[in-house]
Amino acid sequence: MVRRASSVPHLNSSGGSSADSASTSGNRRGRGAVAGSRARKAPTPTSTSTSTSMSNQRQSSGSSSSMPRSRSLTNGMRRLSPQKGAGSGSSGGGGGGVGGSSRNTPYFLRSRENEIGSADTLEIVASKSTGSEECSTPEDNINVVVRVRPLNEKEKRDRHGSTLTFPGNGQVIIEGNDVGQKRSHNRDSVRVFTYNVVFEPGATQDDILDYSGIKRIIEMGIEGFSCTAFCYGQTGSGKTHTLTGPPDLFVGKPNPKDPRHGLIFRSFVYLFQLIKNRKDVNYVLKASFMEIYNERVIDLLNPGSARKPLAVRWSKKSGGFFVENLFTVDCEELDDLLAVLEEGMRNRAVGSHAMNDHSSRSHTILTVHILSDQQTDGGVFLSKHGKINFVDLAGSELTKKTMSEGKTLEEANNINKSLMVLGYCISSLSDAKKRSGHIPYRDSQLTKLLADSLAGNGVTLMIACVSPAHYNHAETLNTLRYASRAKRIRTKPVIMMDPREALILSLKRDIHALQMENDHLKAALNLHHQAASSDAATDNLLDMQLDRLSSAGGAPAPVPKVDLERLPELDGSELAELVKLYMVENESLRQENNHLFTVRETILRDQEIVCRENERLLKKLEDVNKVCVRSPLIPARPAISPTSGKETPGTEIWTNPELNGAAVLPLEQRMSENADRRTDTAQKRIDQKRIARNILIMANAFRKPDADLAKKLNTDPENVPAKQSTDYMTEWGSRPHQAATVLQVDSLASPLRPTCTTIGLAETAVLDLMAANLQQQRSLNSQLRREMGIERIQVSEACTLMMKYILENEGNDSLLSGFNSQNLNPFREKSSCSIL
Ligand SMILES: Nc1ncnc2c1ncn2[C@@H]1O[C@H](COP(=O)(O)OP(=O)(O)OP(=O)(O)O)[C@@H](O)[C@H]1O
Repeated sequence: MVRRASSVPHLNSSGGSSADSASTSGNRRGRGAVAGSRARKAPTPTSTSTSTSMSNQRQSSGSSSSMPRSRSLTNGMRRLSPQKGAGSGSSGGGGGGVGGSSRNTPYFLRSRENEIGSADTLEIVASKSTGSEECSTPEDNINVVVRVRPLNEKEKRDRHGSTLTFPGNGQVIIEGNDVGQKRSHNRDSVRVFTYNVVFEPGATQDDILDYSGIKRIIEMGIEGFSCTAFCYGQTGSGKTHTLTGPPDLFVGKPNPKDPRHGLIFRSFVYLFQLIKNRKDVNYVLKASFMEIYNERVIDLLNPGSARKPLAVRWSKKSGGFFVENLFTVDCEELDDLLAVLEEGMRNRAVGSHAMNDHSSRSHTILTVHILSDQQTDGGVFLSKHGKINFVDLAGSELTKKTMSEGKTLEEANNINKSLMVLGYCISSLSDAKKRSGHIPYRDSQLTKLLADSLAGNGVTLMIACVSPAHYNHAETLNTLRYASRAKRIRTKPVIMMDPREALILSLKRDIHALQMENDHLKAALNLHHQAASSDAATDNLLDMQLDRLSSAGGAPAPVPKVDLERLPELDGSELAELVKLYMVENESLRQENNHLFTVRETILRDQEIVCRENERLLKKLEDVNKVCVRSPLIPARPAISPTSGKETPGTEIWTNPELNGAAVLPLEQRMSENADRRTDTAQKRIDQKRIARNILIMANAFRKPDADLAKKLNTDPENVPAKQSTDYMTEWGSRPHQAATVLQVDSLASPLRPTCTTIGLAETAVLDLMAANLQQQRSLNSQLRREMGIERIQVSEACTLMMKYILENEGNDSLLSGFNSQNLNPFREKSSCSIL
C-alpha cells in the first residue's frame, strides 16, 4: 500500500506552469458556447465524486460510439475558415472561434478522421475479443491521435502564429516554414496528415478521455489484453499535461475534482468504475511506476537514496523484456492507484530549460496490472492478466533551442538517442518490407520495454503531442511524420492468460464447434429420417422397447424409432437407454460381421482346396486317359468342357489348360464352373456302379464256359467263352472268310479315340483288371488259333457285349449309333462278328 504524499518537493518551479494552466483554463472557460454545446452530450458513466463534479461542469459523452460521426465531419468542413483565423494568430485556444457554434457536436470533432476513428477501431477490436472464448483478435493498426496544445503565453507574446490548420476529417495541415512570406501560396511546402482523431488546441482533458479511445484500452485491459497509451512529441508539447495534468496538481494534497487532471487520473477513475460493476469477476490490481533516465531504469515507487538502476532482462516465458525487481504495489482502492501516480510524479526526474520549466528528463512508464479470476459455467476459474501502460516520453529537443548544458545536455542527448531508436523501430515496423526484418529494440531501454506495445500482442494508443507555434515547425512536422508512420504499424492483440486456461478455452471452443456439428448432423439425420418415413406418423417421442433387450435371449432389440426433433426433450435416463440400445445393436452387427467374414474365409479356403483337388484329379484323369486310349476295351468318359463345365458327347479330348498353354482361368471362375458339376461323391457312386456292372458282365463272360463250344473246339470248357458266344461262333463258322474283315483289336481304339475324354477315377482300378482280362483274351485267342489252325480268331461275344455295354452306359447315343453302324462296328451284323 502506498501512502499518498502531501508535497512535491523536487519541482523546480511552478509559476510558469501555473500561468500556462491558468491561461489554458481561461481559454476553456472563455468558450462558453463550446461548453454549452457539450452540455447536450450524453452524460458520462463516471460515478465518483471527481467525475461527477467534472460532468457537472461539462457533461461528457458516455461513449465514443455515441458520437454523431457524419455530422461531425460536415461540421468540421464548414468550420474550416474560423480555424484558419485561429491559426493565423488568434488566441491559443484556436477552437474559440468555433466555440460559438450552435451545433451539438464538440468543436474539435471536426478533426476526427472518419467513420473509423481510433475509438471505433478499438471498439471493433474489443468487440472481437469480447467473450471468454476468443483470446485473440486479427491484426490491427496502432491507434494514433494528435493533440495540439494551445499557444502559451510566451508564444503569444512573441506573436508566434500557428503553423497548423484543421480542415476536419481527421486531418491536420502543416504549412511551410517560410513564416509570413509566401506561406499560403507555397503549396509545395504544405503537408497534410491524417489521423484517427485530431484534438485541436481547445480540447479538454475530458475530451481526451472520451474520444481518444483510452476507454476501450481500459476495457480491453480488464479483458486481459496488454495495452499501452503513450505520449510522443517534442519538449513542451504537452505530453505530461495530457497524461497527468499540470505539475502543480501534485503539490500538496491533490484535489480529485480538479478538471485539469490528466488522462491517467481519469483512466483510474474509469477503471475502478468498470471493476465495481463487474460483480462476477474477482479483480486484483497492482501497479508499478518506473522511469528511464539516462538509459537507466529507476523504480519510482522505490527509488532508494542512490537511485540504483534496475536491470532489464529478457523473459523466455513471456517472450518479452521485463524490469527485474521492480516494485509492484497492490491497489485495492482508487486512492491506492492515485497514490502510486503521485508518488511516481514526485520521484521522477524533472528539469528546467528554455522551452519548459517543468520538463520531464526521463521516460516514465506507469503500469497497472489487472489480474482477474472469473468462474465459468463449468465451474472452472479463468485467470487473465491484462495490463495498461501509461508512457510519458521525454520530449525530443533541439539543444540549441532549449539551451541545455551540463546535466541537462547529457539528459537531452540520452533522451534524443532513445527517441531516435524508437523512431527507427517505428519506421521499420511501419514498412511492410522491413517489418519482418531486424527491429532494433535492444538499442535502447525504452524500445526494449515498448517492444510488445509497438508490434507485439498489445493494443496501443499513441497520442502525438505537438505545438502549433511556428517556431516549432520542424519539431511538429517531425512528430506528425512519426505519428503518421506509427499509424501504419500493426499489432495482434492477444489476451494474456495462463496456458492451462488458454487450453481450457480452446477445449471449450472445440466442444462448442462439436456441438454445432452435432446439431447440424442431427438436423441432417432428421431430414433423412423424415424422407425415409414420410408416411409414417412419428407422434411417439421415443418408442423404446428396452425390455426386448433383456428378453431377446442374446438377439439385440431393434433400435426404436426416434423423433430427433424431440430428442432434446428426452431426459438423461432415456438418452442413456437409447445409447445403450444403439451400442447393443452395434455390437451385434459387429459380431455378425465377424462371423460372416469367418464363414467367407472358410468358404474361400474350401473352394481353393476343392479346386486344387479337381486339378489333381484332372491330371490323374489325363494319365488314365493315356492308358484308356491305348485300351480297346475301355472307352473314356465323355469330355467335360473346361469352359462350360458340361459334359460334351465325346467330341473332344479333355486337355489340361495349363499343360496346353491355354490361359488359366481365375480361381473364382473355375470354382464357379465347378459348382455346376456333379459332386465327387455322386460321381464316385456312378463310377462304382458302372464298374461293378462291367465286372459282373466280364465275370459272366469269362466264368461260364460254353460246354458246347468247348466240345466243338475240342478243348476244355474253361477255355471257351461264355454261352452268348455260341451264335457268333455259329455265324463265324458259316462265314469264316469274313473274319479277316472284322475289327482288329488294336484298331478298335482308333475310331473311339476322339471320344475318349474323361473317365472316373475309380475306373483306374478296373483298368488293371480289364488289362488282365484282355491279356487273358489274347492268350485264349492264341490258344484257339493254334488249336483250330487258323490265323485269326474271333473276339468273344462277351467282350463285344461288354464294350457295347460300357458305351451304352455312357449315354452316348451318337457313339452307340456309331457303334451300331456297320462302318464303325464290325459286330453290327452277327455274320460279321468275327474279329480278326
Ligand atoms: N493542452 C494544453 N492546454 C493547456 N496547457 C498545456 C497544454 N499542453 C501543454 N500545456 C502546458 O504546456 C507546458 C508544457 O507542457 P508539458 O510539460 O506537458 O510538455 P511536455 O511535452 O511534457 O514537455 P517535456 O517533454 O519537456 O516534459 C506546461 O506548462 C503545460 O501546462
